[in-house]
Amino acid sequence: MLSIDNLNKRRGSRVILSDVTFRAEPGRVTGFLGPNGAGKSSTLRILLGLDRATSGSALVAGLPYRSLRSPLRTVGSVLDGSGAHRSRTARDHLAWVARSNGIPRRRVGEVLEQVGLADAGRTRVSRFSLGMGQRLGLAAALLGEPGVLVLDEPVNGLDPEGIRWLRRLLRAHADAGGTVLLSSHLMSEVAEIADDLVVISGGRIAATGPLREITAGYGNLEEAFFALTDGARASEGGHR
Ligand SMILES: Nc1ncnc2c1ncn2[C@@H]1O[C@H](COP(=O)(O)OP(=O)(O)OP(=O)(O)O)[C@@H](O)[C@H]1O
Repeated sequence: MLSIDNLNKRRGSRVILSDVTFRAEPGRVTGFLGPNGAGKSSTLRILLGLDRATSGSALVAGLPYRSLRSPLRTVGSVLDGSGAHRSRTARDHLAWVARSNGIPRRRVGEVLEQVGLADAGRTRVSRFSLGMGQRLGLAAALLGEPGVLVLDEPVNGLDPEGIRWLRRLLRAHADAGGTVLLSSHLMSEVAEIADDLVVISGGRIAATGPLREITAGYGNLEEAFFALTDGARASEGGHR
């Protein structure tokens, strides 16, 4: 479970996040949808302890990330690619992550298999395609068998087969009782996979709820999205 409550973030005089509140529940895939610059990555970075909020709270399984005893066993995340050193092999990178988090080494082979990189374990990361890098990032996220997955724009660089594979993996994770939060600016991807939706625009939440409820009354998610985010922009312009 992920709980974000009244999160505010300022950089100097700029408001990046304003009273951001939402939940991502177990057993559900939650899509975090918003245009470029809306504040998705900023929210996820605070949630994962990589940045501090000006005020408010962001909790993973009831605790701030920095207070988690075994972070990688609680939440797996992929932000900005794999984070692996380019001169390392995929296997070395994962072994290093496993060792530094007290995760048994056997998990390395298991996650390489799970993400479809079993044959690329001894390849240097510098030779990986964008999609392979995404798969490696996901492998690291899965190492500690966490209940929660947080993924920033996970379909970037994946081909259609890769997207379908990821969708199935995330669905299986949620069906097994896991929590999945994935950010995207691609409505079609989110519509295909999310059970619940959090729409953000200009650092403010424009809508939260089951995908079906949010799109009710609109032809599709795209129409709902533009109606909701235009509304949020209009209110920033002083209409409220
Ligand atoms: N390190 C930083 N310093 C200054 N401003 C930043 C920094 N990181 C993000 N911002 C600003 O915060 C706002 C929100 O950016 P953020 O990256 O969270 O959006 P996003 O929804 O993830 O967008 P995208 O889909 O483009 O990744 C933007 O206006 C961005 O310019």
